[in-house]
Amino acid sequence: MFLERISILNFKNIPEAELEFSANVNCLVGDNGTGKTNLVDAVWYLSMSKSAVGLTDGQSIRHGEDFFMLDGRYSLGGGERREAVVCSFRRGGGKVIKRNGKEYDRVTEHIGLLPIVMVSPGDTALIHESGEERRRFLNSFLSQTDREYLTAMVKYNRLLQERNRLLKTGPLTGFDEILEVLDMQLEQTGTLVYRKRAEMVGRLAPKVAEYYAVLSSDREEVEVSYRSELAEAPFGELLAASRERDRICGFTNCGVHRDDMKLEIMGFPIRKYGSQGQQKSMLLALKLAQFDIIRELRGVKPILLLDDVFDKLDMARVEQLIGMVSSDRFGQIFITDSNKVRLEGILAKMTENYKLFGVGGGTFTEL
Ligand SMILES: Nc1ncnc2c1ncn2[C@@H]1O[C@H](COP(=O)(O)OP(=O)(O)OP(=O)(O)O)[C@@H](O)[C@H]1O
Repeated sequence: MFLERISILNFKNIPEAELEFSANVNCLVGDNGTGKTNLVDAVWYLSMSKSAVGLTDGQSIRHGEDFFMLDGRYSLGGGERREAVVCSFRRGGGKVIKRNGKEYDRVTEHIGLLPIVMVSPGDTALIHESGEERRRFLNSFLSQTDREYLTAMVKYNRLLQERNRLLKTGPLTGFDEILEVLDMQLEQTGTLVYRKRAEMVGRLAPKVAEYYAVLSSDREEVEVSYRSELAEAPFGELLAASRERDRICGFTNCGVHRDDMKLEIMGFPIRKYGSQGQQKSMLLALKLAQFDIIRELRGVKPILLLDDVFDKLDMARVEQLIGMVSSDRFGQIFITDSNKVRLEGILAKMTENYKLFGVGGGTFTEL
């Protein structure tokens, strides 16, 4: 599966662009702030129906305009099938996503159709920030591979909000009965979310270790594991035991909204003990492992976006990375870099089959 061409109108700093891509490697080179990330974000948006960098739809509209539009044409199954995806957002009018001219009833129905994996500088939050970032990673990952998970997660968040609202409002008629019903539903969906996340991390862990070993030329070992209170006791029991405390606090103190993924290097937290290059290698290993799993589960090679990944990596690690992503295991790749000399050096080692675009002020020129 690959993106043949894209048309963009008013997306962030890109006023208008029409680009045709290689099925293999596409490189974007330009100074800081010219629009390289914005272009890969547009590619991400077409798959995930939202920005990867945490901007709202309204913030993604080019300043001074009142709508943006992204139109992607994809080739699937070795050119046998084509998909046209159009995403648009108008201030006051909302978001519309169309697949082959037909609007989706719900935006979530689109997620998973065009698998995608992105490695970007913002991923350092996965290492440095709270468990929320790692849960967000797992949620986004699982929602591309498992519709049941996505539905359960949406339901869990709704139930949790309802429960917290009830706890905040305090005693009212029927309080215990309502709490009882909410807890039963929360237990069901939370247990499903827990089981699916634990399975996924179990599948991810050996692959991350393998990719990391290649990137570091077997110099270091890393470990990934899933942490959840639900591993210690059934969720129903945890909810019942925490009720009194929840009433006092006015919110829910246990559940999968508190779970985390532990990332370690040589047995120690990578957040504290990993160097910047080691942390970056961990992020790459995580994302490449994610790529492998999506490919295995979905039977297609996801699009791989490598946004500004070479900084902080030594040449040996860059070469290992390039060696891996230029193998047949990977499909269409987008690479951004502000350093043209470095990028050309990397491309020379990687492939002859690439397209190079120069980026300046939100415009793109094939070089
Ligand atoms: N809604 C918007 N309207 C207009 N411009 C925007 C909007 N959102 C972001 N920008 C501009 O886009 C530019 C950032 O582009 P982008 O993140 O793609 O840069 P980049 O080429 O990847 O840079 P770097 O090499 O630093 O990563 C900034 O100048 C920012 O002001």
